[in-house]
Amino acid sequence: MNGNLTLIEEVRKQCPLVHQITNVVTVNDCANITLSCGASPVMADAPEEVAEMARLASALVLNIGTLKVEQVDAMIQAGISANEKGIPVVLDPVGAGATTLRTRTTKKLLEEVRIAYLKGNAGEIATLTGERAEVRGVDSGHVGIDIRTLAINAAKKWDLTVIVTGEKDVITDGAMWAEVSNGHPLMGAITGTGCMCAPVVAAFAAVSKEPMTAAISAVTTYGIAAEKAATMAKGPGSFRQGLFDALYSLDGDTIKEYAKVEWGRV
Ligand SMILES: Nc1ncnc2c1ncn2[C@@H]1O[C@H](COP(=O)(O)OP(=O)(O)OP(=O)(O)O)[C@@H](O)[C@H]1O
Ligand SMILES: Cc1ncsc1CCO
Ligand SMILES: [Mg+2]
Repeated sequence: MNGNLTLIEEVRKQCPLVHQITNVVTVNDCANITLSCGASPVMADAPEEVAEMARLASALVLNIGTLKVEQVDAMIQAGISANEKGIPVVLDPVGAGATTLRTRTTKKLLEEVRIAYLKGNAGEIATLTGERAEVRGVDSGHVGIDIRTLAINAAKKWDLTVIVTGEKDVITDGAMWAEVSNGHPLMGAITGTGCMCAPVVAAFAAVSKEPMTAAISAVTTYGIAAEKAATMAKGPGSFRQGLFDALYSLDGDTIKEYAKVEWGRV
């Protein structure tokens, strides 16, 4: 981990292509947040083309938010293709724990695809590690374990980098942990702020060889953009619009000034 919080500048230089198989609720917001951070989105989920598309990309996002059984095969094909090319795969297990299909599919994806980043809310991640947890649709409820411990357990279990989102975002690869306190409560007032975090992580991961650095930099940048958007917002609608504007114009010096990151060794 090199502690570089300004990877967005590298994203803007390289403009990595981020292939996303995602849900129908937030697909447009996910495409636009990818553009706002300087990367290029492509949404493609037909089983006939996903492997080919992943080969063109620099990162892949798999989001099970509005999962259909046919999508599972497409996600696995895209994931295997991404693995063969050596590009990072980010998995967002939306609603894992709420239904058997979602929990089972997430576990299958973790088994059959080499996932680099698992990003979810506390309820989703806790369900997957076998902790007692509440998941209400796509929202996290009560979780009976300390979130840092939960994230570390998940990182060790699947040997990947975990991002547990919430008021504080916890990031760990099982050896180092970081907690990012940037962000704003208005993020909970619109749908998809969790979904949008995944393509931002993917874009940053595409331009960095260090998973912890990429995840911390992405989550911090995204959280600061939300803080900036909140200062101008009249409510959820203008906040959502402002989030794209704020991320688009955020510069490295502002990120360094506003970052609230604590970290340590496990
Ligand atoms: N109270 C809060 N204060 C600051 N940031 C928050 C707060 N709640 C959520 N966030 C931020 O909002 C984003 C989404 O986190 P959350 O845990 O709500 O995801 P989620 O449940 O997957 O959301 P969704 O399903 O709507 O996509 C993260 O970047 C997180 O840091
Ligand atoms: C509300 C909702 N339902 C399925 S996916 C999604 C977007 C937030 O996760
Ligand atoms: Mg989510």
